[in-house]
Amino acid sequence: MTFATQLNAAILRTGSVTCVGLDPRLEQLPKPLRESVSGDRKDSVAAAYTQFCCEIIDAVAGLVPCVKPQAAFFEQLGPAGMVSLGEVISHANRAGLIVITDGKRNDIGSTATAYADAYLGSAEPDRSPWGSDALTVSPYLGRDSLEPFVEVCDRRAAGIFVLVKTSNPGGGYLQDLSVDGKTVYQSVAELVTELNQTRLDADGYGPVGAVVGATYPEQLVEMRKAMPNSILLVPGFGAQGGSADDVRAAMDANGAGAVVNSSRHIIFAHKREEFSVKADESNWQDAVRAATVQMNEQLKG
Ligand SMILES: O=c1ccn([C@@H]2O[C@H](COP(=O)(O)O)[C@@H](O)[C@H]2O)c(=O)[nH]1
Repeated sequence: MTFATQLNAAILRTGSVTCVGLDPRLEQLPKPLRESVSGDRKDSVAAAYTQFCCEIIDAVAGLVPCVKPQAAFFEQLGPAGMVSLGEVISHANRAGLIVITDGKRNDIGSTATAYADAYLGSAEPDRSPWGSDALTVSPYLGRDSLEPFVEVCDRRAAGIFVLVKTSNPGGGYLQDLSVDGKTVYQSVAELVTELNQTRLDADGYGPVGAVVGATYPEQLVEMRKAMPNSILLVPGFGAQGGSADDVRAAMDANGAGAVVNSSRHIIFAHKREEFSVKADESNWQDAVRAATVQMNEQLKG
């Protein structure tokens, strides 16, 4: 089964397009975990991140198809953080969740090959050293920088999500520039569609997905049409202001073909008044679960 087939099957099995973003931040951890950290020792913070993310995974397994660990928050801790990231991905693998590592990697082709091997494939046929099923990648270095990733996707069930129209306010600075009568993001979308053409599964999806932000609903409609063979990864829901109405156009007629990410609004739900937790925040996992169920319902509605 290809990555796209697996992700769409997981969406239909769970009845959810929610992707839970794993973006741990020390100051926002629930009290019991914050208090478990001794000083600001990186290995102690990393242990707290591992426990936090693994408990989130346990809380949402079965409710959602996938999780998206944000590599930056683990990298911030140096080597201990990288070990934590590996443990978190392994835990998600074991829980049956599809893992989209958000690393926004890429480089010249020969180095891109190393990134592709690291995150998506390796000498072993079944799993990459990092254990990710998919990786976010930058298109800035051009077509030859994307090809090594796509080649790994041809060999095993892996996928990539190319940054097309990002959710941040300043994304348009480069992405909206017009060159030869079309914007940069429209050109990237054309490249994404072209790369998928010879690689479609029975549902018409290829391994090359696209990141399109919930914060640009008009462009999301446009990009859904421009990339009919791509699973869309839609960040910007919740904390960045994107709503269920904003992302409705991302999904196909079967309610699949896209996943909508929310990180802070789910993983730090113990801080949201609507999900009241005990004063000692010991039941923070209940808030995570409630926020996930709420997002599922909003996206179905
Ligand atoms: O265009 C993009 C691409 C990636 N992201 C990442 O998604 C999450 C969003 O977190 P929230 O807390 O739900 O805002 C985060 O990891 C970003 O790095 C994005 O927001 N926009």
